[in-house]
Amino acid sequence: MKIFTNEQIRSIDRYTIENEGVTSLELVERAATAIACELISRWRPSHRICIFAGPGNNGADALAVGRMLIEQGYNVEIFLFNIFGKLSDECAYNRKRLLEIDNADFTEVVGGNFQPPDLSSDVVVLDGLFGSGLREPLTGGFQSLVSYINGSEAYVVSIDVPSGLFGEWNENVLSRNVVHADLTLAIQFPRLAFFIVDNAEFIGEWKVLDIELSQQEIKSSPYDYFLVEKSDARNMLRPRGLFTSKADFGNALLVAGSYGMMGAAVMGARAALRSGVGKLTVHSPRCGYNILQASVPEALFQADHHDIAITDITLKHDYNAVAIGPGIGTHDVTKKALESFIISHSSGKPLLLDADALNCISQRRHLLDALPPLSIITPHAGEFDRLFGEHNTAEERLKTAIEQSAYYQIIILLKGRYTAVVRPDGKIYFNSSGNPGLATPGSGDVLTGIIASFMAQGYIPAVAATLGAFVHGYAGDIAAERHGRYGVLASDVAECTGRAIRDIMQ
Ligand SMILES: NC(=O)C1=CN([C@@H]2O[C@H](COP(=O)(O)OP(=O)(O)OC[C@H]3O[C@@H](n4cnc5c(N)ncnc54)[C@H](O)[C@@H]3O)[C@@H](O)[C@H]2O)[C@@H](O)CC1
Ligand SMILES: [K+]
Repeated sequence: MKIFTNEQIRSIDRYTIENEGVTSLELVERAATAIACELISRWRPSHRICIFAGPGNNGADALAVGRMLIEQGYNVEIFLFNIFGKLSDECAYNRKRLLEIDNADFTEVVGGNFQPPDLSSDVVVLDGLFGSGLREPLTGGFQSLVSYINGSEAYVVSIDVPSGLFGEWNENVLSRNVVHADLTLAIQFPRLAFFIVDNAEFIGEWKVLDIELSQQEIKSSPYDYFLVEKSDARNMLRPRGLFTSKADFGNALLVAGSYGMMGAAVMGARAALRSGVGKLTVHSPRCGYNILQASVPEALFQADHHDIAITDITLKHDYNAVAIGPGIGTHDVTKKALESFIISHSSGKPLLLDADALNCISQRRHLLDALPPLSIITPHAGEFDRLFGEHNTAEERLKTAIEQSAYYQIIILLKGRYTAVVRPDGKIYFNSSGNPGLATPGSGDVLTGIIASFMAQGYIPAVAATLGAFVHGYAGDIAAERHGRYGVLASDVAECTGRAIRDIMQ
């Protein structure tokens, strides 16, 4: 699903109005109908619903929902905040229609002292104060109202975006300036802000409501941000022909493991094999020999000269993919080996670096310059900050990822609830699969194995990373169904990888 900016949404809106014979009022009506249906499916008419409408079209949506709910016999109180004496045409029209209803509980706040209604825990608040037209963080009376709503026990449903939050970047927004929604009903598209963890407390659960903006325009509009869903992953996966052999599915090298961390190599290797690599070699210290041969007999073992750490990374074959990092530790000898490997790596083939490989590099930042273009690094927030400096917010971190990805021409896969695959051209692909069960040791090693496997099979690095993240999350979802979110082991995720790919392709 494409994630558009406010400006792009406005232009798709305009296109729909100009080319599909719809008026702006009709779009408001469509949005309101979808929102009202959602509320009706969740709450009974006797439930107290309190609607706060602002002066723009977010407010117009809210007023129209109010009218629809009253017509369905709901117990609704509506407040319109017309502080500046200026309403959008759509808002003014919906105000008029509301006033035509006898006995509507409607208050227009025009300034001065506003006595807010009692918002106890059995009230549903519909927040239609501001949406995509917000120009600056909320202040004054609106800020007080937002604080009042946030301080109440009411269940809060926000229309489009929580009021006070900008759809994209929110560096100057404070927690007290933004409505804390329990549910956000986004009109037609989710927003970039939904995928940045700093905003999780504002957005709550979210759902997209379709108002049938022009599909043609949506399809042809360029985008910078994308939410990867099952159908996207399906489109990326290539079916396997009947007359194929293992030679068609690539040859991968996984450099992983050290004394006490051989599990990382085992999990990475299992995940790579379960996601279909044709041939896999694991390069590990000698202490890993028995462990790997016994637990992953399908993989070849290439012994390092050293007993407990990796000290020499040399490519004995022309591998289709080389992944380095799971469980390698940060011994000085390993750092040196990594450094000389990266500096002398001359094939130009992208590498995949994860976990301890990133920790090793963080003390030798010049190595980032030496990475072949389109190499993939897969840090979590801590590893990212060790590489690129401390960040106070996830938003800052994402912005740095965009800059650094472009600067080094590498793909940065930033792990999180919505893992972000940041590409050098500035595009970000957010992953939608997965669950908190994946927050378990070894989960990242499994992801590395999957991505390495896809790279070896000939998926271009950006696709291997994006598809790998989706398959990993989806395998985690299957594992959580079996074992529960508390009980998922990374090994379970690796085992479920093959089934995940099968289910995605069905
Ligand atoms: N996406 C779409 O195609 C559609 C969007 N609709 C709704 O329309 C909304 C956008 O409507 P608008 O563009 O009218 O914008 P808003 O309703 O978000 O608000 C615009 C108004 O707020 C004022 N304002 C902005 N920042 C302020 C601040 N910090 N303090 C006080 N006042 C401030 C502006 O002066 C303007 O009057 C969407 O969020 C959505 O709810 C729907 O009506 C239907 C179609
Ligand atoms: K809103």
